[in-house]
Amino acid sequence: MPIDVSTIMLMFPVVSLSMAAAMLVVSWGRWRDDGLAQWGAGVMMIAVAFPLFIVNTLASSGLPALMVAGNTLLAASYSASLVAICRFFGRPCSPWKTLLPVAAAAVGSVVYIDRPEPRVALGGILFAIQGFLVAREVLRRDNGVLERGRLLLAIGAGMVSLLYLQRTLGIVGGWNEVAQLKTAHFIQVGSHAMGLAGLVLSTMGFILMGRERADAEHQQQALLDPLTGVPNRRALMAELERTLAQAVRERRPVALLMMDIDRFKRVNDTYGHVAGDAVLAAVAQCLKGGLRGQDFIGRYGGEEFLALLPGTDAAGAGVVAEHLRARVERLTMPWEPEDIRVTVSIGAHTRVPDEGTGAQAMVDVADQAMYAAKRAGRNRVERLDAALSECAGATAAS
Ligand SMILES: Nc1nc2c(ncn2[C@@H]2O[C@H](COP(=O)(O)OP(=O)(O)OP(=O)(O)O)[C@@H](O)[C@H]2O)c(=O)[nH]1
Repeated sequence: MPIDVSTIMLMFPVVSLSMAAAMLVVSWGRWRDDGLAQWGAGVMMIAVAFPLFIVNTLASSGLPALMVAGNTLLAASYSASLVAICRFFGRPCSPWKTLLPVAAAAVGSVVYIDRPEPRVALGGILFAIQGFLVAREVLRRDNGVLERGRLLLAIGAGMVSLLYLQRTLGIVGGWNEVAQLKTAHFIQVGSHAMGLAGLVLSTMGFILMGRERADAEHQQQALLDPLTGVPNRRALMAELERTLAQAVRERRPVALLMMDIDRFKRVNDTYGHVAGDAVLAAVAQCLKGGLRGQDFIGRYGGEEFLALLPGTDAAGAGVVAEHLRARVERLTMPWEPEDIRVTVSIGAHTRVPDEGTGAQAMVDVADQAMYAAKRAGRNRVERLDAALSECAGATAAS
């Protein structure tokens, strides 16, 4: 089947314009600084560059000025892709990696305007380096995870890089003469098809990266309490299951602190629900700020917070609980007409868990200890440790 190179090249603006339009539709009304605009701009530059190459291919003696413009646009499009990835990951992007290749493509094309071999070889090596930089940037791991979108983008950029590398090596090695670039030689057809596939794959990869990140954010949000910003009960229970499993393996204790704001109804009734909400958020942050990095705290319900302290024995849990109680007691919430102050009652429960220890059962014991603290006068800590909790209903004051 005879294949016309110009026709294949025509596919670039067609595909690029379609993808740029698709990106516009995807991002319409959700203008975020996630690099989509920069990636779309890069795709649009490819859509403009290729018609210039086509006209140059069709002109019998060639139109070098179009090659200068086309090469510069192509280099700018890969720089835009690099900027898009840096934006996406919130990383700084060195101007050396973005502006230098564009300047080199423009200057090199002008300098070699009448010498197609060095011009094509220089362009090829520049674009190969740019494709490599894009692939390298997207593969840089921040979290040790290589999501599918990143992989797809890296494969696409890698294909583009290899395509241009073979073009330069072909000219240097003499198997890919410039005259052949306009013919339907299988190397040309294959390399254009590879370039097109690389463009489609990398753009799909970029869109998929955004989708994967949005999914991860939604999952994260589903585990956070929107009012206080700390994990919700679902996240707490999942974390407790994990903590217990690890503690069973390591034969280490786990302590739970159930903390309930005292007379919170009075806060709502006196200052209003908006003030009540603000107090909840302030207490959550105050409690969180009083814990170590390996501890975990979340909102268990209404005005109740639960802290998980892995590797903490009963005495240690008592110390942490007292520290938290005192922190909240010192907390002042500026409000009109007067500052709001609250206290918390804390129930602590510690045990070295075994296979049969249930997460909910442990929470229930901590809850019982907390109610004991309420009964004993509030703003205090009560401990109900494993040996005691096994004797039904027993409580022990800290
Ligand atoms: N503002 C606000 N109030 C809440 C929220 N969740 C629960 N509450 C209120 O918290 C109050 C809890 O009241 P109670 O269970 O009677 O307990 P309390 O007044 O704290 O008294 P003790 O626990 O016995 O010290 C109720 O008035 C709930 O409406 C919330 O998200 N925002």
